[in-house]
Amino acid sequence: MSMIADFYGGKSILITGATGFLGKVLMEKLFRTSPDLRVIYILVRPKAGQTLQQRVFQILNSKLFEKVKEVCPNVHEKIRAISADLNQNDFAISMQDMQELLSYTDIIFHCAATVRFDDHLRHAVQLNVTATQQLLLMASQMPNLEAFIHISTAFSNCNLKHIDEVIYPCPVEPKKIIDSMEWLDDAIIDEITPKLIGDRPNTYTYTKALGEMVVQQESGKLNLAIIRPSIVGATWQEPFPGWVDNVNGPTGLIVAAGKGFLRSIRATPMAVADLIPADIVVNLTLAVGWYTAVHRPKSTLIYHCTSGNLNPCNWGKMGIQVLATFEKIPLERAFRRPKADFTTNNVTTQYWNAVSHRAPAIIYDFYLRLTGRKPRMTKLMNRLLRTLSMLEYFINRSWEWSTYNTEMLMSKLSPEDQRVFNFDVRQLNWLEYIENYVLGVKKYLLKEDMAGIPEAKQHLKRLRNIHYLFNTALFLIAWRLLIARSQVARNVWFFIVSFCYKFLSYFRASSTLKV
Ligand SMILES: CCCCCCCCCCCCCCCCCCCCCCCCCCCCCC(=O)SCCNC(=O)CCNC(=O)[C@H](O)C(C)(C)COP(=O)(O)OP(=O)(O)OC[C@H]1O[C@@H](n2cnc3c(N)ncnc32)[C@H](O)[C@@H]1OP(=O)(O)O
Ligand SMILES: NC(=O)C1=CN([C@@H]2O[C@H](COP(=O)(O)OP(=O)(O)OC[C@H]3O[C@@H](n4cnc5c(N)ncnc54)[C@H](OP(=O)(O)O)[C@@H]3O)[C@@H](O)[C@H]2O)C=CC1
Repeated sequence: MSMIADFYGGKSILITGATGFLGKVLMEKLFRTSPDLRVIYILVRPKAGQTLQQRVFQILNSKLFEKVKEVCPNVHEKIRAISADLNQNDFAISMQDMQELLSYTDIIFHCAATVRFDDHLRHAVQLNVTATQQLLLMASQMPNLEAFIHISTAFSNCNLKHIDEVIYPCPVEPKKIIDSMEWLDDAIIDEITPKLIGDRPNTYTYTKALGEMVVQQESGKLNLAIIRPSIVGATWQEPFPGWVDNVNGPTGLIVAAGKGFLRSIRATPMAVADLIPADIVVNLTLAVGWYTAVHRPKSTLIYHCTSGNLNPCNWGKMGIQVLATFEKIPLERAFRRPKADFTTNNVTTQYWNAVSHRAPAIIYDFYLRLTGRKPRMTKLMNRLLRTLSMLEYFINRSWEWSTYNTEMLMSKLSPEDQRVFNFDVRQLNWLEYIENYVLGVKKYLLKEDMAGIPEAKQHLKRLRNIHYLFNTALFLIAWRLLIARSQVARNVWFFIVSFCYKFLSYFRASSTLKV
């Protein structure tokens, strides 16, 4: 019997960010392992023309929830979507809904955040700091609350090289930042943003660090814990391998490489790729929820959910495995054949960006124009290059995260819980995981049919032939231009031609003699 699964039975659980990548995997696991839970409240906003109900319907009818429907057939009744916008005062939750949440919630998992690296500081503070503060205030009014679990990021202190499971203070108090965002105008915020974020690379990591400070400030009153995952990737095992449904982090680059857009990347092959599968993060999160509620640690514990110190793998090895998988299982309608190299300095990066990214895009757009279609490749390529420049910080450095609390928690679990809520990253085989990740990208994100693989391979062969043809034509044109302009080139050309002629004559003469 799993103690953790048992613990969530009969509970009312509030999840923010349940429509996001991690939130969905969290909900799925909760329903699958504790189908007797009372209710999961999710704070959802209407989005992209969809109502709340349509959004929930879409999630529950997705492939991710197929197993859940077998073990929990009344899952529709156990999920209660509450209209909420975390950017608004009191989250714009109706009085009645608020009353219900305050009266019944037993556990909170706070996953909602803006994960965009380039978000305006005002918006990032609103969601990652102010909303966390407001949720904590709500939590303090919940009489039954047993635990509040805050999802942060291992990169909230990426300005340090070695990071312990502690909260590092930021120079400016979160409350002061929250206040100033209310009266400063956008232009001034833009001006002070680089000074505020200091040696962090973006507003995301900075505001996640402020969010942690806000949580710490409430630690006296509530039973809190913080989880810091590193780069969350597709699922490893549960509910099935390779599930992923957005392009954040490495996933977008896998797509770009498979489609042949991404041909070179400025990355350090030996740098540790601290990837962590989404199901490991979710298993740890649920174990932490149980431990925090049942064992009530005296202080707010922070748990690093990282792979680097227990089972390290580097970007070089991962990149090779991504490309090897695309050899066997290519994506459909690729722009070019998947092939990508690392660059290590500015000059080579600029050179390969021009040759491998910009030039093919310009040529393809020219072809689209000639055939009466709208050019789009240059725009797409510029966006990819912008994305690469934002991710570069994370693929050219290594960090060390201590995992003392995470290992301590692992030792506290029963053998059954260690199996059902497995977060032991040492058991993960990276090559197998990456292969499933790439397959998952093809199947679940791009929704490509495996029956299309032979056609995709044919397409890559055609691209290879076009590539050879193009290179030969380019060489001949360049050579023709050269011999038209240079005496030396002409002499070399005559020498080669006469040499070939003599060789052929000799060969013909000797074969005639033999006869
Ligand atoms: C298994 C891993 C191996 C990876 C191998 C991949 C390539 C294989 C090639 C092999 C050879 C080379 C070896 C390479 C090996 C190194 C590869 C390294 C990749 C790993 C990089 C990961 C680093 C992540 C670090 C995360 C640290 C913090 C983690 C967190 O806590 S939070 C989660 C992370 N958050 C994000 O990832 C959000 C980042 N995104 C943004 O901030 C924004 O989207 C933006 C990048 C600023 C762009 O904003 P825009 O306004 O311009 O537009 P929009 O958001 O609407 O998107 C525009 C188009 O860009 C596409 N897109 C978005 N994100 C990505 C992405 N990560 N990669 C590629 N493309 C992306 C998006 O789809 C849009 O496309 P369109 O619709 O066609 O226009
Ligand atoms: N993905 C990763 O690599 C990592 C993620 N994390 C952390 O994990 C957590 C979850 O990340 P992930 O699932 O990847 O992120 P997603 O971007 O997939 O999900 C974000 C969630 O927050 C919700 N949200 C955003 N703004 C609002 C708002 N104004 N009101 C209500 N809800 C809102 C989104 O709702 P909607 O669907 O309506 O947009 C969505 O459900 C975050 O705290 C993130 O910092 C930490 C480390 C790595």
